[in-house]
Amino acid sequence: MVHSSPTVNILEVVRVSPPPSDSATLPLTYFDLGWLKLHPVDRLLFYRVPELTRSVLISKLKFSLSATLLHYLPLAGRLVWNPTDTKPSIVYSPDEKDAVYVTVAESNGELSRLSGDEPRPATEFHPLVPELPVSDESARVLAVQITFFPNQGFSLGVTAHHAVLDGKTTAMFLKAWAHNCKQEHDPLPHDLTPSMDRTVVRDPTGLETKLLNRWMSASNNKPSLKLFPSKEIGADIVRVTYRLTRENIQKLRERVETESKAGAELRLSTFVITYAYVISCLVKARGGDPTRRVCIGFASDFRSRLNPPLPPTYFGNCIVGAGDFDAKAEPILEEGEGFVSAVESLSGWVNGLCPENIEKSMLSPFEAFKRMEPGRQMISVAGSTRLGIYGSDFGWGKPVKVEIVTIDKDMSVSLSESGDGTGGVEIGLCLTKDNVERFGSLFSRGLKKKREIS
Ligand SMILES: CC(C)(COP(=O)(O)OP(=O)(O)OC[C@H]1O[C@@H](n2cnc3c(N)ncnc32)[C@H](O)[C@@H]1OP(=O)(O)O)[C@@H](O)C(=O)NCCC(=O)NCCSC(=O)CC(=O)O
Repeated sequence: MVHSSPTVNILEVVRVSPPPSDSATLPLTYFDLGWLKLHPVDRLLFYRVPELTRSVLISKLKFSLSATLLHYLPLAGRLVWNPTDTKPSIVYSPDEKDAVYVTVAESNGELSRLSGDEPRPATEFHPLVPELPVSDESARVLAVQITFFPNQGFSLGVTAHHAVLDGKTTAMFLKAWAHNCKQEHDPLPHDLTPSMDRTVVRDPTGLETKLLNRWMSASNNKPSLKLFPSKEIGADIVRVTYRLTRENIQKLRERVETESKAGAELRLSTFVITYAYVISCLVKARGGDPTRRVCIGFASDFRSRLNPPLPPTYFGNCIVGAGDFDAKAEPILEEGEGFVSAVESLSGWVNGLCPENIEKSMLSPFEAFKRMEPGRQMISVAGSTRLGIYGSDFGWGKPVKVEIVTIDKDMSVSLSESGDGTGGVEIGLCLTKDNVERFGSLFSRGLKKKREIS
C-alpha cells in the first residue's frame, strides 16, 4: 500500500518552568562525562485516547510537568561549560528564565500505523520529536513535544541530553510526570523521587580528569559541548519492531542449555538470550567475509554494582559500556550455532562486569573508534528490558507503543519489556528494506524447532 507522509503542524512552543524555586547547580560525574558529545536520546510514547480533546491534554500535561520539575530541577536547566571552568555542570536559574521547551503540534497521520510493528519509513518519526539546542558553551537538557492526533490520541516525544540522563533516570522522570498527571493530589512516591547527592560517586583514580582531557583534545583544547555530527537518515531506512514472547525466550534458553558446552556458568537471562538472538540474526543478515570484525556493545547499570551501591533513584548517568569492539564474525555466522556462540560471549561480558573495570571501559572507546575501519558492523543497545517504560500512564492508560527514535542515527537496537506485560521483549530496529527482509526471515526461521531448520 502506498502512503503519503503525514503532515505535522507545529502550533506553538511554550516554556514550562517549575513552581518558584531557587537556582540549582549539579556537577557532572565521570559517568556523565563519558556521554558528553553523544547524540541525545529521543523517545516517543504513543497513547490511544480517541475521546481526548487537545485543550484538556495540553493543560493537564503542562500543569503536571511543572509540578514534576520541582523534583527534577536540573531538567529545566542547561548544561554549561564556560571557557574558564574546568568542567561542565548543570545549572538551573529562574533568573535566566530556564524552563523545558514544550512543542505543541498536530498530525494528520494514522496513529495506529505509526505505533504498529510493520516497517515504516524512519524519517516519519523525526517530526514527532523536538530538537535540543546545543552550542559550544551551553546545551538544553530536556525538550518535549506533544503531538495531537485528532480523534485518535497523542504522542509524547522526549529528547534527553545523554550527559545528564541515562535510561533509568529518563524512565523515572517519565513515570513521575505520569504519576503527577494521573494522581495530581498524591505526593510523589519515594521510588520516583530522584536522589541528587553526587558525593556518593567516588573517583579515586581521577577518571573525571582523564575523560575531560580526552574531550578537550577532541575539540582543539577548547571547552566545547558541541555534539558529534549525526548522519542523515536516508529514505530507504525503515523502522520495524520484532517481538519475542516469554515462550520464545524459554525455547531459545533450552536450546542453549542443550547445545552449549559452557554449562552452568552461562547467564541465560532474558537480556542475554534476546540480545544474542538479535546479534546472530544481524550478523547473518549482513553476511560477508567471515574474518571480518564486528563491534558489539551494550550499557550496564552500575547503581547496584558499585561498592557501596548507589540508591536505585540516583539521578544522572550510572551506566558503563561493555562488549567487544573487535568481535569475530565467524562463530556468529555459523548456521544454528551462531546464536549459541553469541550467548556465550554476552554471558561472559555480563558476568565480567565489575567496578574495577569501569575506567578501562570508559576510556577504551576513544582509542577504539579511531582505529576501526569504516563500514564495520556496529551493534549496540538503546533502552533496556528493565526500565518499565510502559508504566508511564498519565491517566489515559498505558502507552500503546514506545519507540526510541534515535536508534536510526547509530543503527542500534532498542530493547524494552513488551507493553502487554506478558514477559516478552520488544526489539526495535532501523534497517534498509533489503536488510529487514533478510533479518526477518532469519528471525522467524530460528524460532522454529531445531529439526525444522536443519
Ligand atoms: C547488564 C545488564 C543488561 C545484564 O542484564 P541481565 O538481564 O543479564 O542481568 P540482570 O541483572 O538485569 O537480570 C538477571 C536476572 O535477575 C533478575 N532481575 C534482576 N533485576 C531485576 C529487576 N529489576 N526486575 C526483575 N527481575 C530482575 C531476573 O530474574 C533476571 O532474569 P530474567 O531476565 O530472565 O528475568 C543488566 O544488568 C543491566 O544493567 N540493565 C540495565 C541497562 C540499562 O540501564 N540500559 C539503558 C542504558 S541508557 C540508554 O540506552 C539510553 C536510554 O535508554 O535513554
